[in-house]
Amino acid sequence: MSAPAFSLPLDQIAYDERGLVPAIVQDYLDGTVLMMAWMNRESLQKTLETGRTWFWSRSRQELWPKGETSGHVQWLKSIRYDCDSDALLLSVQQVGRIACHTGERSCFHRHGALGEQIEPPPADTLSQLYDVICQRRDRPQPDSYTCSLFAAGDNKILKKLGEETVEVVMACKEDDPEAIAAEAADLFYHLLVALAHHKVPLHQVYEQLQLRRR
Ligand SMILES: N=c1c2ncn([C@@H]3O[C@H](COP(=O)(O)OP(=O)(O)OP(=O)(O)O)[C@@H](O)[C@H]3O)c2ncn1[C@@H]1O[C@H](COP(=O)(O)O)[C@@H](O)[C@H]1O
Repeated sequence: MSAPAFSLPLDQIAYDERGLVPAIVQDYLDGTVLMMAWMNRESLQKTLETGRTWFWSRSRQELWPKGETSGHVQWLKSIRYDCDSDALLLSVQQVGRIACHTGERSCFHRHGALGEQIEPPPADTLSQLYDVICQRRDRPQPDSYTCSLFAAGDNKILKKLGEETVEVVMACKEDDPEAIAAEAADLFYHLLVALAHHKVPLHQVYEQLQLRRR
């Protein structure tokens, strides 16, 4: 893969006294915060030149290309710096979709949440809902409507999907924005249940949409 051209004023970045700047890495499709690591001028330059992420290891005191041993390379989609130039935000395509050395998609996975929070890492609303729906599929619990759908099986799930589609159509025919939004939310939810039931990652749908972007 040839590296796309990226430019960044390397000398305008406010590196700290160690010559480092924190880099937050985000999935380019659903916004999941994958990891945070450190960059210096050289690793930033290599990232810009090669189009894949390079960081500075504070423990080994050396440059490291992400995915060197695991194969989970991060291809750079965009890079920006904040208002005072002392933090970087990288948007990447994560190969293999595992960013954390623990085997999780994100270093900020839910087991790392403070307190009792079980929310998945920040991502867009549909991705968060899809994540919860998959948890219900994999760990059934009483009083969950979602679990009752999975328990009832494909016919029930598809029947609901059809019904919700018709309800969106009817709300559109009535030209009622509030009803359209509410019915669309029901439709999104039931579509995500169908995707989860058929083990289709939402990310795969996002990839299809991305391929079609003009
Ligand atoms: N986003 C939704 C969501 N949207 C719609 N629905 C349910 O979808 C159903 C819509 O179908 P209908 O309007 O036909 O209502 P219904 O008559 O109760 O449905 P049926 O008995 O005919 O199946 C309602 O029961 C809604 O509560 C949802 N149920 C759950 N969620 C989310 O899913 C996650 C898991 O929730 P639990 O299912 O409670 O575990 C949570 O994040 C919830 O917020």
